[in-house]
Amino acid sequence: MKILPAGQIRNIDAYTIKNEPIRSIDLMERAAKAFTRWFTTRFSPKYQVTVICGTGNNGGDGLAVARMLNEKNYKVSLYAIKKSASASDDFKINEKRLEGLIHINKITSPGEVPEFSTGHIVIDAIFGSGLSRDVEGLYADVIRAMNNSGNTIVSIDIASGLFADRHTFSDIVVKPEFTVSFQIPKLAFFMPENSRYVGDWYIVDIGLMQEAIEKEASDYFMLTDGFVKSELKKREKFAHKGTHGRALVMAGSYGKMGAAVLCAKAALRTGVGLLTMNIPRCGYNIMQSVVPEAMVLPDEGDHFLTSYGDVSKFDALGIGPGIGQEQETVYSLMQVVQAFGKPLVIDADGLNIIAQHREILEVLPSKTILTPHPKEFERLAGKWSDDFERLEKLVAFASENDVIVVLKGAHTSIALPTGEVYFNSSGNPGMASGGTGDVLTGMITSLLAQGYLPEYAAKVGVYLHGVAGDLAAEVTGQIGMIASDLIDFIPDAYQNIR
Ligand SMILES: NC(=O)C1=CN([C@@H]2O[C@H](COP(=O)(O)OP(=O)(O)OC[C@H]3O[C@@H](n4cnc5c(N)ncnc54)[C@H](OP(=O)(O)O)[C@@H]3O)[C@@H](O)[C@H]2O)[C@@H](O)CC1
Ligand SMILES: Nc1ncnc2c1ncn2[C@@H]1O[C@H](COP(=O)(O)OP(=O)(O)O)[C@@H](O)[C@H]1O
Ligand SMILES: [K+]
Repeated sequence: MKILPAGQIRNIDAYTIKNEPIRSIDLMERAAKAFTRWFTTRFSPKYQVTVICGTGNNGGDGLAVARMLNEKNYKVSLYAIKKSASASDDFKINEKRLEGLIHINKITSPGEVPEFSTGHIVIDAIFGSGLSRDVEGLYADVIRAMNNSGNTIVSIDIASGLFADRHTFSDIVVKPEFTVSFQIPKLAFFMPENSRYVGDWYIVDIGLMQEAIEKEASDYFMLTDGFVKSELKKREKFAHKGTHGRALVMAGSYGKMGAAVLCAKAALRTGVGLLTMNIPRCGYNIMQSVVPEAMVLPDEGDHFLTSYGDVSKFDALGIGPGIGQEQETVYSLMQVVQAFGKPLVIDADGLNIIAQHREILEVLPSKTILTPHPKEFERLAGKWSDDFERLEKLVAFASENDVIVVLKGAHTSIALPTGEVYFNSSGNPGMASGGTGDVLTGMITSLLAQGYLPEYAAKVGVYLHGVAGDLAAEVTGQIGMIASDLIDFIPDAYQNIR
């Protein structure tokens, strides 16, 4: 699914209005209906609803929603902030449609800012994607009062005061519990810095024309079920273990063999044909007894990796979880990436080693997959001042180094050397605990071994990992969930997507 800036969404609106054709007021009606449908399935008419409108089209949506909720027997109080005489045409039409139905309370001065009694659901329809400058004055007074009221807020399209496509410097922004957005996700939703200005967000379909969406170019996408499903490889009837790839994972050190074990189990559950674990000697008994399906290639070093063997017979290589940064390990990593010569997966200490020895970046095979969490990415690419700048750095790093960067987090973002970025939509905060990153490395390595091209191994791996986390959380809850639970749910994740 494409993520588009407000300007391009406006083009799609205009195209739909012209070519469907549909009058813009009817498109607004359709948007308001889609919002109302979402709202009525979540909140019953026992709730009192307060709708706060601006006078642009977002405000027009708010008026239409107020009318629809009134028809469905919700008790609705309605306010419009009217600082100037100007209002959009569709706002004015909706104003007329409300005559005799609900009174519109005008807010024209600070004294008219409502009190917001508790227990209301507040619908935020002040500004949408047309926000053009920081919020101040009367609008700021209303937004502060809304945020301080303690009521549940639902924003229409996007929280008022939040810029859809760039960093928002001001903190005068509505803090909704839910954002219900029209058809196309906004880039702002994927930025951790905006978490309190987005809440849980949902996309509702308002029937914008597909051909119009296709015409608009974008480098940003959201990974969805449909996309991943279409990329999953099927098992052939006459398949054998050799058909599904040979993977080598170099992982673990004394005190960090758990990382190697998690990575191994995840690679196997993701379907690799044959798995070999290259680990320091201290891990030999652990690996053989805990993961009997994996073959073990013990290193000469007792406590950490000191060398590497013949890598030519492997289809995929994953390196990094728990390896530490001893000098011999650094040297082995430098050598093995060149000896392997094909795209591989590098994680954790493998990335920290690269940050310390940047010359390795020069010799990485094209489309190697790097899987940093934000701290590891900072070591590689330097600091950023906000999340939009972080995204710029991500895109630049991937294209300058011809690598695929999987920047992990709540909406893991996968940057390709082409400049495209795919934001993940699966997963939950229960996954923020030690070891889940090792699981991801095992999964992506496994997919590479099974013949997925690096770009698809990254996308399918990240999405599947999040689905496994979501399924695990349904059973364990988010708080008690651990990385091993996630591994147990990889088979179900496959079943779920298929
Ligand atoms: N996309 C779709 O498919 C559909 C979109 N629809 C809806 O339309 C919404 C976009 O509507 P929109 O373009 O009229 O802009 P909107 O957000 O209402 O604000 C514009 C007004 O606010 C003003 N203003 C801006 N910033 C300000 C500030 N800081 N402080 C004070 N004023 C400020 C601005 O003034 P100006 O900048 O012109 O001075 C103008 O008057 C979209 O989010 C969705 O809800 C649906 O109805 C149909 C399908
Ligand atoms: N809030 C969150 N929502 C969804 N996924 C998350 C969240 N926090 C972390 N994750 C996922 O959990 C994994 C954590 O990886 P990482 O930080 O490397 O952990 P570790 O090093 O302990 O294995 C990543 O795949 C990340 O995307
Ligand atoms: K809004």
